[in-house]
Amino acid sequence: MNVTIIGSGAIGMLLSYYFVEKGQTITLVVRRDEQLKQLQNEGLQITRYDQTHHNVKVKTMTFDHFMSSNALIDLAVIAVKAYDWPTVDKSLQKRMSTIKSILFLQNGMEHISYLSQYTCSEVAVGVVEHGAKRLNDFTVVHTGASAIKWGYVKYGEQKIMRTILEEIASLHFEEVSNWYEALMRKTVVNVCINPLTALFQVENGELLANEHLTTIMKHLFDEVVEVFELIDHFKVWSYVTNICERTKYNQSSMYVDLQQGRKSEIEAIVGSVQRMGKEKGINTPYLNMMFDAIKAMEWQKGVR
Ligand SMILES: NC(=O)C1=CN([C@@H]2O[C@H](COP(=O)(O)OP(=O)(O)OC[C@H]3O[C@@H](n4cnc5c(N)ncnc54)[C@H](OP(=O)(O)O)[C@@H]3O)[C@@H](O)[C@H]2O)C=CC1
Ligand SMILES: CC(C)(CO)C(=O)C(=O)O
Repeated sequence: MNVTIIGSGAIGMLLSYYFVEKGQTITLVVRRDEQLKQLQNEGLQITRYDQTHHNVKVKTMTFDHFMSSNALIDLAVIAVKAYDWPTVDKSLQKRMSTIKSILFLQNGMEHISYLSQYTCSEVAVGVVEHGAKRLNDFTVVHTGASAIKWGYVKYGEQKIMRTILEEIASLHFEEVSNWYEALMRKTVVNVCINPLTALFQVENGELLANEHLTTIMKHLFDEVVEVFELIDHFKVWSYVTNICERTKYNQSSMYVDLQQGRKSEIEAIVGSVQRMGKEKGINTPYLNMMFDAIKAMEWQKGVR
């Protein structure tokens, strides 16, 4: 099978390693020439959750090179940030006839509106519950081991994606029948964890260790479950705290983005819930405060 992973950050590198470990033929698509050279010279390096270090050779190419090739792809995994997706999407549409299946792994809800444009035979959405940290352009640390829940938005007869993902046992791909519900639940997790950890510059576990942070997290939780009209609050709260616990040593992707002076995914995560709340006439004061606090941090760091 021919798997292409677009986006060589924390999640792209994490996935690449575990796919290569299982003997899959993968191509990792990067944006920058420097990263391409680094990966080719150093190999892809990982510190796994069990603290062992590994170095594997991965086939890499730049996005421009990828766009000019017409090799057939069984599975394309999209591992770029939500805000980079519109740019990638515009180009990728031109390669649609060469892609059999496509899996989206973005946090937040913004990418949902793009899904119906995909004409390939299989389209799926996944939610990553692992924690991963990019140390540099060729090194990733698996900081929290959990699962990747995924579900078909549409599928053909072959179910190529299922066949491929079932093999990658170390990442615990778990197929779900209701991808939208999985995405909503994961968005609850990200609304509760990401902005608070970024604002207070703490690892995920601190949200449960510091009762004042837990209180703020609970207020965010109450607003988002009301907007999503989720009724099984106890179960969803357990899901949030369980991921927080499993990724307790992780710095959330939003914390890392702001630390490194990059744009955050606040619009895709909190912004999408605020918009939905507005449409339903639901007040979301804690979400509004978090949105502006993160935007203020971006502004301070020169991200405009
Ligand atoms: N890290 C984590 O623990 C988790 C992350 N997620 C989600 O997974 C998604 C990916 O996150 P993460 O890996 O952390 O993000 P990163 O910022 O580490 O990686 C994103 C990568 O995409 C690359 N990219 C952007 N545009 C292109 C392009 N046109 N062609 C090729 N590559 C491109 C970026 O390149 P460049 O380096 O040049 O900017 C970057 O390397 C996000 O939606 C995130 O919220 C979900 C759960 C956990
Ligand atoms: C699972 C979690 C909360 C891990 O930190 C995440 O999704 C993120 O950092 O974006």
